[in-house]
Amino acid sequence: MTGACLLAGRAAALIPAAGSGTRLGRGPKAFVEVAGRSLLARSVAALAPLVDEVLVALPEGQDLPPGVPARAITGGATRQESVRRLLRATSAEVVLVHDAARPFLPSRVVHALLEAIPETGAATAALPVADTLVRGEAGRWGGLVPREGLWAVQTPQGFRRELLLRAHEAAHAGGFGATDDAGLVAWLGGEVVLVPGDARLFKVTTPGDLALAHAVASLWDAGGDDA
Ligand SMILES: Nc1ccn([C@@H]2O[C@H](COP(=O)(O)OP(=O)(O)OP(=O)(O)O)[C@@H](O)[C@H]2O)c(=O)n1
Ligand SMILES: C[C@](O)(CO)[C@H](O)COP(=O)(O)O
Repeated sequence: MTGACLLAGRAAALIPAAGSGTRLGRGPKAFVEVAGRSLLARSVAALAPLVDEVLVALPEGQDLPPGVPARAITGGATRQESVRRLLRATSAEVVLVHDAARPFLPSRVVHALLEAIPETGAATAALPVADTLVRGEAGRWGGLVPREGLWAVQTPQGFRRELLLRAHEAAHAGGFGATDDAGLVAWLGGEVVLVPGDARLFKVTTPGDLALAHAVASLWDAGGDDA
């Protein structure tokens, strides 16, 4: 039995991992290791026990590393296209889309998403913004952006597959791009539930994030979700 038992139908985790990792500068990012395990292996391991299948989009010509319990397809030129291909490769009723680049995923967040999806068909992990926000203009302070009501969006994001696929196909046909999947559902007019995320769910994007990931891994690997 999986976490998907809260919902009718099968659940799949869809992991876009086909990026080139330009900002990190260490080659395809999903294969970069933190304390002996790749970002991809860590993300798959967090989701595999909670869903019925795991699908991963990889860069062209790459294979899954041994021992990663998932099915691989070739990703696209953008994250959005990689997710569209993943959606077309599964028939699961519920999908959880999660960046390979977010290796520390507490199971609490997955359970909260699976509970929230039935409300509107779409939910995402997110955290209220805690810093002061300002618009930059040519390297100068261009004006405050009131942070009240602003959330920083993370993954996983959970959907009824039919809804997300409809949003992706409409965006593809209309040439619309969004930086995440919930944004496509909102663009289609759907309601997206915000579920409390977790500070440890940060995305490994830059060398500084990778250093932070090494520090988190030493606690995470000793204590798991409770680290
Ligand atoms: N064509 C792409 C681009 C990105 N991704 C995935 O989407 C997630 C978030 O993307 P990001 O952090 O931007 O990764 P990269 O695109 O690899 O990073 P960069 O923009 O620095 O090259 C990552 O797990 C990445 O592998 C993907 O599947 N297909
Ligand atoms: C999907 C995402 O991680 C949500 O915050 C983010 O939008 C991905 O952005 P990227 O520029 O593709 O890393």
